[in-house]
Amino acid sequence: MKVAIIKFLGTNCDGDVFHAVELAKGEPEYVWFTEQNLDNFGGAVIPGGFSYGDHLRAGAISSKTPVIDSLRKMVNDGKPVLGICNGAQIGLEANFSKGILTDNNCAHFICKWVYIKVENNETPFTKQYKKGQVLKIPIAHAEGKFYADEETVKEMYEKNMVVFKYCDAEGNITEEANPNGSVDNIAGVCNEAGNCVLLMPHPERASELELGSNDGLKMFTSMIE
Ligand SMILES: NC(=O)CC[C@H](N)C(=O)O
Repeated sequence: MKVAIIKFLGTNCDGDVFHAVELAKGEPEYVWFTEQNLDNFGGAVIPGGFSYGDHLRAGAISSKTPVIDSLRKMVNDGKPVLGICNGAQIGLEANFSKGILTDNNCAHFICKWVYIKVENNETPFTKQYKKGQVLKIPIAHAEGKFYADEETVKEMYEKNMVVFKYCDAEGNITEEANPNGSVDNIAGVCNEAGNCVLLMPHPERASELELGSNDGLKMFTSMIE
């Protein structure tokens, strides 16, 4: 499957995502933010980084570039679209799912290994995991706190739009395991149809044992499957 790796000015995880898609036996191809037609691709990944220097809000400027309309078409067509970290921020700024990502409670950048639990294994990115499976995966962000009001969060649970939650190594959802103050420990969400997943942790940085974990690789192999 041909996978578009979307690049904005300031994207910096594109090479790692390209490699992870190759490991998963997909056919990655870089696509710039100016592209207006993604019909030749089976899916897309929006990688992390600091697009446009995170000015205004992380992801805000990228969400107004030409490629977003073609990504929206892809999402509406039911093709798999994954937003990682800055990619998740861009996806939420473009309203591909509900809620927002804002400043971490600690008000600074955090880069560390965390654990997340698979809450929804019915998306194209999570179907090779078991529901409740705990993944070791790194985070690296300053604006990674997920927020939505109570009513929206309730609706998201009802529609199975909560995909990952921060937890401890045993899978307990605790306040200590929440690195950034996200509502309800939410680390990743999806759209109602489930084909667009947006998460703050970096699966591509956990795609080979040499990196410290390969728990993230299945997001890419699930996508290609
Ligand atoms: N690793 C990344 O994608 C960085 C995310 C984002 N620019 C932030 O710091 O919030």
